[in-house]
Amino acid sequence: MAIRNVRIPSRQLYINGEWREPVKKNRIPIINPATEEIIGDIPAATAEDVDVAVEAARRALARDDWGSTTGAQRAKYLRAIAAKLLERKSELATLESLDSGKTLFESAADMDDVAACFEYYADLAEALDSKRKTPVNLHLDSFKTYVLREPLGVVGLITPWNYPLLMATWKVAPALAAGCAAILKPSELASITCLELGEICREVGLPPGALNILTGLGPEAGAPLSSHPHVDKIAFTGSGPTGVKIMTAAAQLVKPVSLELGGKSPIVVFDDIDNLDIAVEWALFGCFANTGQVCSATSRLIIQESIASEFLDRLLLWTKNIKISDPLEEDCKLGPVVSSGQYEKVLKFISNAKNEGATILYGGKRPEHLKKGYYVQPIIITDVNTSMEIWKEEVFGPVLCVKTFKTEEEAIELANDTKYGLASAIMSKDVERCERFTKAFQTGIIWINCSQPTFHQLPWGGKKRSGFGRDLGEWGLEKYLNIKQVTEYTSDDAWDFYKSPSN
Ligand SMILES: NC(=O)C1=CN([C@@H]2O[C@H](COP(=O)(O)OP(=O)(O)OC[C@H]3O[C@@H](n4cnc5c(N)ncnc54)[C@H](O)[C@@H]3O)[C@@H](O)[C@H]2O)C=CC1
Ligand SMILES: C[N+](C)(C)CCCC(=O)O
Ligand code: NA
Repeated sequence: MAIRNVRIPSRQLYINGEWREPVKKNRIPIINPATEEIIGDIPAATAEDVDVAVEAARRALARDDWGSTTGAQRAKYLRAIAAKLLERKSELATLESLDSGKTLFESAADMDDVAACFEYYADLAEALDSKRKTPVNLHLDSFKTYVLREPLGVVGLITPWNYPLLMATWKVAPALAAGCAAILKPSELASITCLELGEICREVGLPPGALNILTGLGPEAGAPLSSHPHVDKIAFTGSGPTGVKIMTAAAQLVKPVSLELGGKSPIVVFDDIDNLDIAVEWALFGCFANTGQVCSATSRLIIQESIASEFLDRLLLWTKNIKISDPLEEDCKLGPVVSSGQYEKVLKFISNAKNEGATILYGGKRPEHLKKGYYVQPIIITDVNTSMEIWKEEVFGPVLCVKTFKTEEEAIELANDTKYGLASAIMSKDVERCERFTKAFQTGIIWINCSQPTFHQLPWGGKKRSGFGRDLGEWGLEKYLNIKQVTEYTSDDAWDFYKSPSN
């Protein structure tokens, strides 16, 4: 349930375990996308604050209370954070909806996922203690060797607005589990819940500097983090162009990066499915959940010609039935997009598609009952060809484009006809066909007979222009570890490479 009249906390930057005013004292308004009203503000960090936060993080790593912790000790902090998050779940979910426009149902589900993700990495932090030092047997008498897994160092985590606290958690939880000191830079479009994570860390007594949270603009706060000489790694989720900037900045220092850059994912539907409505619902959910602002959204429907007409008829009925409203309203299934900029961007995609000759089968207008807010009806676009912008580019809005196919070969060619490589979905009851597609899809995530279900035990990330590196699962932890080999010479004999001068 939404908390009515929830108070929007007024916070500063979270640095070294304390709230700290930004050096330049600037603030950024918080806008509720459902009403277009300013509902508060967040601090705007700049390069000066980044310096202070990086210094605090480095000191945390050098101090025993963070730098010498065992995984089991860190697990206690992670579990305490999860417990506090759940205590404040309704409030945090309401804040997330007010800030980002996502439906309250989805925000509440996100908060459960956030807490579960902290719990999951608490378990992995504990398990890390037994894997911290792994002997490697060379079957040699003269050498003893082992491999150490150590925290990588100070890590910069730059995250987007579509799942504000969840995307931050996918990086913060494993970074802390690994024993890194982290600096989180959430999106300026939705930072409220990430700042509350700072308050929770303060309350549970997370050692100062282990996690620092710098809100602010990308070029002012994110860029100095990416190019900072004392930040050892950047993990990023967001747009392609920003990913390129981050990788370019990091490259100057040979700083490792992981990039999760969205996509234009296909959902391929075959005529052998048992139940049309079940497939229709997955197609809908795959593209319109979170108002289509999902990096893995299956926004290209590739449907077998023989069932296309009936499928589209039902898709239309289901789409018209979606409740569009203020995200805090009961049963809302589609809220506004996050910002005026995103709203304009979505509308431009639709008008470009029309100009290029595509057909708007349904939607794309402001719903009549909503006079204010960044609302747009979900859109279904047909008569699409593969050279159109709407086929090629990520919209990040509730926009589904449709193409038909006759043969399996055609379907796979259409599915892979994209520069992106994050996710793919196939709907078919033919097990062998599903296996063929699993192999042929050029993506990091495959959904069979569904689209979007995500479990934190499994690796999340893409290939091609969707980026590289993986969040979640054990892979999401590994990326915050330094692998150190240790080789010890255990023989008393001389090495005997050079001739000894005493002989
Ligand atoms: N793949 C995904 O998960 C996401 C994709 N997008 C796409 O990106 C488009 C633009 O949205 P934005 O919010 O502008 O995304 P963005 O990629 O610019 O923002 C993501 C994060 O990067 C930061 N950032 C921006 N410029 C930076 C820089 N030069 N150096 C370091 N950090 C920087 C932002 O402040 C934010 O925290 C959207 O319309 C959407 O199509 C947006 C958010 C998430
Ligand atoms: C899978 N889901 C929808 C819970 C999260 C997707 C994360 C993203 O958009 O990057
Ligand atoms: Na906002």
